[in-house]
Amino acid sequence: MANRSAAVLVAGSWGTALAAVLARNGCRVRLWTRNLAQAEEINVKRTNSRFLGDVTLPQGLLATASMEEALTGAEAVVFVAPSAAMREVARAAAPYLSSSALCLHATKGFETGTLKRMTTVLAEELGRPESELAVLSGPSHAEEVVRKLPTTVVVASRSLTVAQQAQDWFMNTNFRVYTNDDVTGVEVAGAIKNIIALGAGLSDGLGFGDNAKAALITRGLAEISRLGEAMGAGPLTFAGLAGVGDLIVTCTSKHSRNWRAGSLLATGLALGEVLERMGMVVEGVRTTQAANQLAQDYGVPMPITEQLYRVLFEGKSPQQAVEALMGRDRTHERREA
Ligand SMILES: NC(=O)C1=CN([C@@H]2O[C@H](COP(=O)(O)OP(=O)(O)OC[C@H]3O[C@@H](n4cnc5c(N)ncnc54)[C@H](O)[C@@H]3O)[C@@H](O)[C@H]2O)C=CC1
Ligand SMILES: O=C(CO)COP(=O)(O)O
Repeated sequence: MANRSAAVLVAGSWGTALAAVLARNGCRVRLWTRNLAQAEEINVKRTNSRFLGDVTLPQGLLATASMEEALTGAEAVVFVAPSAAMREVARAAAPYLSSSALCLHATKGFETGTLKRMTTVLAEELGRPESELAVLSGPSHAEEVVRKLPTTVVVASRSLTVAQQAQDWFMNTNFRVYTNDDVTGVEVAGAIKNIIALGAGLSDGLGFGDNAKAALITRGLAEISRLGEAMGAGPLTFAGLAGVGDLIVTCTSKHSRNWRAGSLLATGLALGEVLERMGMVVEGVRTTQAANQLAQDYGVPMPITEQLYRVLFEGKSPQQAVEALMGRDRTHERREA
């Protein structure tokens, strides 16, 4: 992919880290941000300090606040806006996008209100079939990727050709990319693991111990798989990088925004204060609302999600939520509920 042109929208932690991967692969990368001062910092100081500290960004990566400049000549376009901004960013990008450009996203969440997956939102705004789009997901904190620490991810597309093209753009010896055709499974897993990570942070913050966290991860995976399969995903995806892989990293890593937000909630701070202190997107909060609704729509039991919803939005205490989970009726491990 050396000497080819790519655009990454937007310049948060993950967009910047993915832009760095592409630039290190020899691509000319335009990183779009709505913030002119941030673009100047990236171009002059080679840092994006608010999101990635003092890490020096590679040459070949240029930031711009002009969508037209970012997209002109781009042969691959990577959408990495927070889920709440995906439609707006895709709509702004659409007029400048070449019809032959490879389009993928790396966002983890659903659209608030419509509960749509991100490839559906992109397909609608870009006027392309979902089969021409791809999603990149898996256990991959930006803070480690930008430092070239070994990372594995998956790119999923209904078209193997599209998935392989995305694999070609990103793959290198620090960043290993697998292909997959289960877009729904990869998107559902990437979104819902953030809910479980919020719960894990809360559990750790309250000193509930390692047994509780292992239970959250394992029973969280059961919940993710149940919803995913009801939405049409293949069961094996949840045993892969986008499923159990991302669940482990987000529930255990000090880099996780969702885990950190959960641990701050455990100190008794209100949700609004926690989000203000984080200063970065904590997708699990909106996703808890979305998944709680999806669980009802699809008739799928999601007890951890439901209890977290009550803690976040109905003022239930975490202790009461744990009591509710532990006091549920006895059941078989592989039974639906
Ligand atoms: N940070 C990470 O390590 C990873 C993040 N992700 C996912 O990537 C997505 C983005 O997350 P981060 O980069 O971490 O977020 P971030 O909080 O680091 O950055 C978000 C960026 O989006 C910009 N933004 C927000 N609303 C916007 C709008 N309407 N128009 C234009 N720009 C807007 C903000 O100014 C900020 O620069 C999320 O869905 C997250 O779950 C996925 C894998 C790893
Ligand atoms: O998805 C991620 C890692 O794979 C990032 O998770 P956080 O948003 O919790 O940091």
